[in-house]
Amino acid sequence: MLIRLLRNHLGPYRWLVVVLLVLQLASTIASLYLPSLNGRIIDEGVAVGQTGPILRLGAIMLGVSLLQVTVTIVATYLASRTSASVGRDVRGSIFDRVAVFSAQEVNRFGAPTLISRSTNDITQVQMVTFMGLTLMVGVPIMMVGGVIMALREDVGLSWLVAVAVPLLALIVGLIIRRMVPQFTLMQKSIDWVNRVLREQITGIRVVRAFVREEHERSRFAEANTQYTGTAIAVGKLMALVFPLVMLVFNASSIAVLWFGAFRVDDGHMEIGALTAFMQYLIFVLMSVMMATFMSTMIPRAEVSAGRIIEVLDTDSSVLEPAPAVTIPGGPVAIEFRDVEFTYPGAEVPVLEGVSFIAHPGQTTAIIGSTGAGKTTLVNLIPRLYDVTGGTVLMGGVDVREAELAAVWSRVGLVPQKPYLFTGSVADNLRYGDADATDEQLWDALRIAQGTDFVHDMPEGLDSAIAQGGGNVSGGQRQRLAIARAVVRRPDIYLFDDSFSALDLMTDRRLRAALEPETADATVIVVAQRVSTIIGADQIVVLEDGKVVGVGSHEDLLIDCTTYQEIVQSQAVAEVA
Ligand SMILES: Nc1ncnc2c1ncn2[C@@H]1O[C@H](COP(=O)(O)OP(=O)(O)OP(=O)(O)O)[C@@H](O)[C@H]1O
Repeated sequence: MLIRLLRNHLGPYRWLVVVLLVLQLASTIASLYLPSLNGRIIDEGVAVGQTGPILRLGAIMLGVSLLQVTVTIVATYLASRTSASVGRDVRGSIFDRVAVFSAQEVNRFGAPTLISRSTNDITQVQMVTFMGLTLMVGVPIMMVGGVIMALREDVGLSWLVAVAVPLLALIVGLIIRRMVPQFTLMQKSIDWVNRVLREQITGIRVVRAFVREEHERSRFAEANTQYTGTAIAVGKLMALVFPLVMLVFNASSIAVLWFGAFRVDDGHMEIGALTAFMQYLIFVLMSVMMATFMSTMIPRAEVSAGRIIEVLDTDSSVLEPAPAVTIPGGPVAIEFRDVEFTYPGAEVPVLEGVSFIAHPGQTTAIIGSTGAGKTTLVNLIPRLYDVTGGTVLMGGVDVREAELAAVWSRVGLVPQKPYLFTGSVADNLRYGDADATDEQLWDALRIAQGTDFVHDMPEGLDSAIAQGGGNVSGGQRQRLAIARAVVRRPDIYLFDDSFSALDLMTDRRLRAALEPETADATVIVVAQRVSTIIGADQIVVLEDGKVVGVGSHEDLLIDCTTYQEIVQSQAVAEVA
């Protein structure tokens, strides 16, 4: 998965990758050259009291060091640039993919995981990419080259390499093997802490109203304690790594000095070669350590890459048709023809055999008990979901055969839970029409009965709206969402229970103001209160996903039992 993800996303940077590999090679060769120069300075200069070789070899050493430092700086810069660019591109790909998802795919994944896949998982992949670009070539060359160079200095001490390298690999490997599950657990603990925290922040009012602070505090403490416990466990293992690695390094150096001293004494080895041998051994040990660390990051990045690819490989269930049929211009009817809809994974359909026509210039109201399928029905029109049976037609064209943008551009949807975006009031209203003038925005607000409260806001149209519309009331949010739909001047208005948070007077004024605006449009209104739809041209009564009556208020009062029951129950409630 990681390889596949990187192959797809490193493509545009392949020349940079080649340059980086060459730079890694140059830097490693330069590093490998330094200890042998150092050894020669000792043997040819210090040991025999000659300053000439010291100066000559010292100058070369200085040059090689400068080259190595420069190459490393450039390589690190390029590697971080490339890995950051890869991260940016993968994030962009996820965003583009999620943007075409229908409600079905968004619900299947869920928003929190889509966000963590776009942030945390990409960071894992980005880190591994950076390490690969800086160490992938250098570490193996350093390991093999270090061994060769050490043997070149002295074969007699080679058994020390054979002992020290596996010993270090074993120690670091064992510690890391215990660390990996802790890392996974830590990731889960972070998710847990985030989840509890998010629920508490968004549900703070419910928590207070139900005096559940103590319960929530203990829930958070539990998650927090697990996270802390895991972090401490990882910390303990980390604390072990450094001293143990240093122990192996130092023990190896002592062993080289001890056994090397005998060889120098016997005349089998020069003192400079001994110094160089020791440095090469340290190089090899460091490479082993880095390779082991890298190998722990790869499984984590592999898991993350799998989670990312799962999103990228998911196709939207709402597809763009080819070729597309054009929906006629101007006011258009919406027709449901024997529509059936079943949610993915559900056993029974939510809508079954739904047929009716909503004509332009008329208001069609949908009424039914909660869970009857009203919202589902409305969502099928702009293809938030596609029908699983039958057809939804817009102007006589099956919505699945028309271009998606063409369908969306004809619809002004006011969802049951209106969502506002961070920005100003005007920014939100211009979602309806990016080119709308301030006058058009005020006009839409007038119709939606929002003029007064927007006027009263400190900066009028430029007043800030918090994320999700958190700084306006439920009724104000609904009115802004209605104004947003009105700004668009669509041919089809879909009001999904959009007046529920308004008091009766505001509701009445809003409907009166809307009437002339929507005179030619097809208006579909989902409603809970019969009193608000009595004047509708046509009322569709839904019960358990089936249409049990279509007609005017008066007709339905005569021949639709379900409608009579709804009217009866609401009348009783009002009297009470
Ligand atoms: N995303 C979903 N996945 C599975 N089932 C769902 C989903 N959304 C809604 N349902 C189910 O479909 C049925 C109809 O839901 P829908 O929201 O359309 O009803 P509604 O008539 O609009 O209700 P209300 O008046 O309470 O808003 C319900 O039984 C609900 O549980």
